[in-house]
Amino acid sequence: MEGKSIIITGGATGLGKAMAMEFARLGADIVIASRNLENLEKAAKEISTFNNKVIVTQTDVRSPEQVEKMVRRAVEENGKIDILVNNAAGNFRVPSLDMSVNAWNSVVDIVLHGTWYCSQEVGRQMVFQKTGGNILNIGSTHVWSGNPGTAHSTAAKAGVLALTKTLAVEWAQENIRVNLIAPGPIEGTGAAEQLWSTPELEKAVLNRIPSGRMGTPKEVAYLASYLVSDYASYVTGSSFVIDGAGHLNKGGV
Ligand SMILES: CCCCC/C=C/C(=O)SCCNC(=O)CCNC(=O)[C@H](O)C(C)(C)COP(=O)(O)OP(=O)(O)OC[C@H]1O[C@@H](n2cnc3c(N)ncnc32)[C@H](O)[C@@H]1OP(=O)(O)O
Ligand SMILES: NC(=O)C1=CN([C@@H]2O[C@H](COP(=O)(O)OP(=O)(O)OC[C@H]3O[C@@H](n4cnc5c(N)ncnc54)[C@H](OP(=O)(O)O)[C@@H]3O)[C@@H](O)[C@H]2O)C=CC1
Repeated sequence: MEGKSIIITGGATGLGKAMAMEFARLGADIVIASRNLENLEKAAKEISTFNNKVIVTQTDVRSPEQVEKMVRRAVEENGKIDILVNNAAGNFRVPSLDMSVNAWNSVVDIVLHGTWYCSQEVGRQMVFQKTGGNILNIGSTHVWSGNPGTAHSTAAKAGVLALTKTLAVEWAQENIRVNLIAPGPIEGTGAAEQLWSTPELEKAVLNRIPSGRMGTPKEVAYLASYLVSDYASYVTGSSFVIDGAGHLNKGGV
């Protein structure tokens, strides 16, 4: 990945940071973008231990203006954008009958609209560069299994899956690949804090995973590294589940 310029939204924490660390280890220049500046600066220090360039840009992906600024900054600093990882997300458990309009909108705005704003802005830049490029979206196995209590996130992630396939077809002629990783439960992440914060919930989640454990952020980062690399040069429009067979565990007698 030497010489590659990569933007990772939500890159200061959890899976985003794990991907940023792995891409940096492989030689890439990294731009991480999210809202909390303190988290961004702390993460940048860790990511820059690989002697690569790390830029932070305080960005709310719900704002098309801020997304445009983020892309401009990445181009000013690195001269181009090769790879975008749409990882930023929000989620919390709330019964559908109790969910406020604002609660629904806040998650759909981050997950679906944010992914769209970033993809369109970066897609335009990649076409302008005439270099092609790579977009990797982070989805969720809940798109197939459903998940009571997170209707906003599950519906938004389904939209991201449909967007992945659509943009892959539309932009293939521009040599832009668009793929999606759908993780199951991954330990030590923001999802863990939001979705299985009690020992009871954690036990229930673990019980549904045939592999008998949750995934690690590094395991997701390794899959992401493959997908954004030239090893995957003929892979586009695809979704990759990484979940210890969790979403399949519905059979048995
Ligand atoms: C197999 C596993 C699959 C896992 C799938 C996906 C997992 C993930 O995406 S995990 C990502 C976890 N990380 C985060 O959520 C970090 C970012 N999250 C946030 O910033 C907040 O949680 C946010 C999503 C609510 C957005 O923050 P902000 O824009 O500041 O929103 P507000 O605090 O103003 O809230 C807006 C709206 O939502 C209501 N609300 C917030 N939290 C809850 C809650 N726990 N329960 C019910 N309602 C909630 C809040 O009350 C506001 O609504 P109104 O009160 O009607 O204004
Ligand atoms: N961990 C897991 O088990 C699973 C995770 N996923 C997906 O993986 C991705 C990472 O999740 P995870 O690492 O668990 O969670 P984190 O909470 O660690 O990561 C979410 C990141 O998104 C950023 N973010 C949230 N809202 C915005 C916004 N409006 N603008 C810009 N950035 C924003 C947050 O930073 P800040 O708040 O500073 O803006 C944070 O860094 C998400 O897409 C999630 O849906 C999917 C399935 C399972």
